[in-house]
Amino acid sequence: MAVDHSINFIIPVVDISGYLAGDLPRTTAIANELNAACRAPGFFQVVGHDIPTELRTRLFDKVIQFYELPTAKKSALSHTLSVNGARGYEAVGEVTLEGDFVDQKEGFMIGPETPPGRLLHGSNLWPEESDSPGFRSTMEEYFTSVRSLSVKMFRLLALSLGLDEYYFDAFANGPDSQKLAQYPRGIAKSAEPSRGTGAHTDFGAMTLLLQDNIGGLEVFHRPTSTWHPVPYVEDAYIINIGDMMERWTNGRYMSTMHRVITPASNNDRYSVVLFNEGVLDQVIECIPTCIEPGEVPLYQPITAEAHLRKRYETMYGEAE
Ligand SMILES: O=C(O)CCC(=O)C(=O)O
Ligand SMILES: [Fe+2]
Repeated sequence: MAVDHSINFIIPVVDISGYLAGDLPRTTAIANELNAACRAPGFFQVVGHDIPTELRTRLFDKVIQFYELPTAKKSALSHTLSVNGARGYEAVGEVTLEGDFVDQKEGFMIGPETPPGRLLHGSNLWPEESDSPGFRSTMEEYFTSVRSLSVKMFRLLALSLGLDEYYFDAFANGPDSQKLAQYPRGIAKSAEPSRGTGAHTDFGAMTLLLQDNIGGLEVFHRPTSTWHPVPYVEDAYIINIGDMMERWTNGRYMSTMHRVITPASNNDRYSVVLFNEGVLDQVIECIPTCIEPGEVPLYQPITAEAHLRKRYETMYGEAE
């Protein structure tokens, strides 16, 4: 299943500035563009959002600085030391998403501060301020901003499905998690057969991702079984539909397989990813505008918690 550039595979770029400005005709057009993009390929890029360039630049600077810390400092923040096992640092080799391929990346997970006791709940692990000046404050500032963008994207998705604009609000305002990833560079020969992140679909409802311009993220085209690079678009968020939204929409919106190939580059690759995993008690079942009379729902109702538990166990190779 090599990368195939010959098929006319397009990841649409959608400008949402009209929605943010309250322009109703543009909002209808944007909702229609999103509806088409979410059906296939299940990925799109968003420009015209309201996250300032300065914040995104500072974010990447702080992420790069963090990964330059000595290994011992990063290992002291190992996710295995967090209350729920899902916050903090993941070294190369600790995550597997695709069969025998071990992910060739370092990760750092952040979430909301929540009382411990339930899946994914607990506190963050942070480096000492003297080791990573400004890291924590920048991550907290960015996390707040990107979560507010994600609420707006859920409102657009609701409109795109013919639902009330605020249909997903309670879910969208629930706990999300954020991953800072570093993909160590490889050489061309080793890049293709290795995986920065193994092929997978995302666990939550929607994912908002910032990548740099190194490349390596690829999306799977089901009809032809081919992989396609996600081009770098300046200032854009890459957004994709996750498994929960596929279930919610009875398969109308597609949770598409993707992966990251180790960058064959002189530079390491960085990405910052927000996963909307929402409220654990949310029951994910076919929404009313996604079923025709006589049609049978493709999926049984499931709680977000039951769905996520299965996926996280597989990823870390153990029960959390
Ligand atoms: O880092 C990337 O570009 C993609 C990572 C990804 O797909 C994930 O973490 O779910
Ligand atoms: Fe993903």
